[in-house]
Amino acid sequence: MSNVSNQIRASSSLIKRFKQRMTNPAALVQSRSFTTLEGHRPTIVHKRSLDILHDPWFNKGTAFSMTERDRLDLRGLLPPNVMSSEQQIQRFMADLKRLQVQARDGPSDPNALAKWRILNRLHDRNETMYFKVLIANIEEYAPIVYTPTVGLACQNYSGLFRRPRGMYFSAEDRGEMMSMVYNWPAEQVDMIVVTDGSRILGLGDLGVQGIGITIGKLDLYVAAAGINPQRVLPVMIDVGTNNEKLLKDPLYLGLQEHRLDGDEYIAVIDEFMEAVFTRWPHVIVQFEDFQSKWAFKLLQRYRNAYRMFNDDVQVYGNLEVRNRSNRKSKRFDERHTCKKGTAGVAIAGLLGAVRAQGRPMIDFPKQKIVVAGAGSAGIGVLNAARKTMARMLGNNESAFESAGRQFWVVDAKGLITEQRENIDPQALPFARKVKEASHQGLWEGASLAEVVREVKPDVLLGLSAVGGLFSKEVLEALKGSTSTRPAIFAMSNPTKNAECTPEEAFSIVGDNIIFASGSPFKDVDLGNGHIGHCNQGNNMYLFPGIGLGTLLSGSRIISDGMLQAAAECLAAYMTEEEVLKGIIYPSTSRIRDITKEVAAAVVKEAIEEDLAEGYREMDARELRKLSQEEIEEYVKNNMWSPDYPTLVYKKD
Ligand SMILES: NC(=O)c1ccc[n+]([C@@H]2O[C@H](COP(=O)([O-])OP(=O)(O)OC[C@H]3O[C@@H](n4cnc5c(N)ncnc54)[C@H](O)[C@@H]3O)[C@@H](O)[C@H]2O)c1
Ligand SMILES: O=C(O)C[C@H](O)C(=O)O
Ligand SMILES: [Mg+2]
Repeated sequence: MSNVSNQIRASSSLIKRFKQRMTNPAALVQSRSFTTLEGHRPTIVHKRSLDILHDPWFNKGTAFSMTERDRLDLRGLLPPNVMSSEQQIQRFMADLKRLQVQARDGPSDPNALAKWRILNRLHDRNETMYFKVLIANIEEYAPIVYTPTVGLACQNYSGLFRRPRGMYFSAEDRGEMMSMVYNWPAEQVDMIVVTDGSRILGLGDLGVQGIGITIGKLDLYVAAAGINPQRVLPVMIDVGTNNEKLLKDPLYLGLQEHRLDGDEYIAVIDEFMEAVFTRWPHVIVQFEDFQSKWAFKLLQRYRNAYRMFNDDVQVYGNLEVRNRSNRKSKRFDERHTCKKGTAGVAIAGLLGAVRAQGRPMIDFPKQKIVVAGAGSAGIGVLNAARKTMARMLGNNESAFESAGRQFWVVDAKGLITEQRENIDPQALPFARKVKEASHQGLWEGASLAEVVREVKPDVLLGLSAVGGLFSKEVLEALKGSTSTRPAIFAMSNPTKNAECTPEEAFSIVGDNIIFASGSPFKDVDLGNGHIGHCNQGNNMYLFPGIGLGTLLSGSRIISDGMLQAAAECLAAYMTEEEVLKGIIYPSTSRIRDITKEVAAAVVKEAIEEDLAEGYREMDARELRKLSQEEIEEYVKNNMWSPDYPTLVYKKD
């Protein structure tokens, strides 16, 4: 991809075209004399890369041809599908006209997408101001730049796309990624969020349009964790899409071919990982919204070699929980009398629900839990919850065995039992024994309502991506719960995929429940001055702190212990008083504070595990000397704040 050779190639094709015209008089007549030729004369630019895309005089957006992209160091800075200018106009006009329709099927706020656009434009003009607005109004605007509106933005991305943000690596860039990565203008990148667009929130395969979620996640990295916005990089790996609608859409911005699979797919992801870690050896890569088919495999492939983690599988649910018998989080133990660790946002919430019943957390293994959804998130939660229970019961094989009996898993085909044909190996450990099930009046494929009616669970947890799955019938059945305070977790995103709304839950099951959802809902007025609290159980409470803590510790990898320390910190964050009121997660307005604490917990754990190699002037030895308070201070001092710096001009 040498610039010089590209320039030579480009000018030789121009000369060729000129010669053709001179030797072909017909072409000369057709070409409206020399004006067309004039049109072929190149415009000299003294800019390259993003500077061109940000210059309205020269920018052609998605219409830059592939050769031009190479010549001007633009490769990877635009979605891969090259558009004609007619297509660009068509896309713009379609978007303009779609505005009202989009608003109708969007989240509850009819102006959400309009707000997204206004904020997006500010983001493009002035990042400092953008983040100042976001941080000061995080409760109001997190639902716009992040879940749920970001889902709607992804669905409409082809229309909303204006100025590119982040990098695009496509299946057609194989063999080029190592050089493409140098097209990114920042010398240092701390945080990458990458997706292949295969499972965006609960919206399915959105192909290249999934880039929106990586931008939304990084907005929280900056706003909540104070990662410097100049050092974040959203990445889309476009390996095609299996979304038939997008494959046929002439205005789609991504590769219009079916997804790569097998070794070919892995080769693309491998090449991407090698490229980014070659240019930025200390970068942290968060994998986001990969379909479960690949999420687990890629995690296993990279986690011991690179600083990476998977937000949906690990942060939300599944952790290989280590034995913490001689290294317990003091704060966690002091507050909760629980001598064992926890894992993930879901587990923090599940333990909160036990506390909210006025019971000690050690009673967690007695909870009967019905989980709807056995995908990457559902299986992640099940594994983590089972291990947490097993450790509370003595951490031996029989404890693990009996913990397994506390779960009933229902997927698209109903209750999973050992009778299930072609059972997913990840779900197999949670399949109910047929005999046991029939004693309970249940069978393979029993419906969710039937399962809830027979099991009378303490907790009903949804990670199905099916909006309204907790129907009136299911919620009525939950009224028979044997718990003093049943808990409903409607965790699927975005809003319209929530398994039920808090209004439905409180009005059908009763005032005395615990309610949490993945996307934000308003609290419910129960009358008589009582509030039905709606908790937002979302991985946003952990991933920013995990990233910041990893960065500041300089840990080589992201260990289970570091993830677990983060989760413990979240579980310990809520006071007894809050929990008894039914508040099991902090409000978004406290996200910068909880993130700081989570990051400090991660740094501390990395030091204890001897993984910390230090960050800038704070080397490993210095880090080891820090007290708990000093670690917190160190984290706080390294969080970027949106203040204008004084600028001084200096020639290169
Ligand atoms: N709150 C959070 O922080 C958080 C974190 C991760 C994922 N999620 C959400 O979880 C949802 C699922 O994500 P995933 O990666 O596991 O998806 P997935 O596609 O891998 O899994 C979906 C599962 O739901 C099951 N299902 C489908 N229809 C069903 C039905 N009618 N009844 C019961 N089960 C049904 C499927 O069989 C599958 O097992 C998404 O909406 C995502 O946004 C939320
Ligand atoms: O993105 C979110 O809001 C949470 C989670 O990562 C999801 O995939 O739903
Ligand atoms: Mg996700």
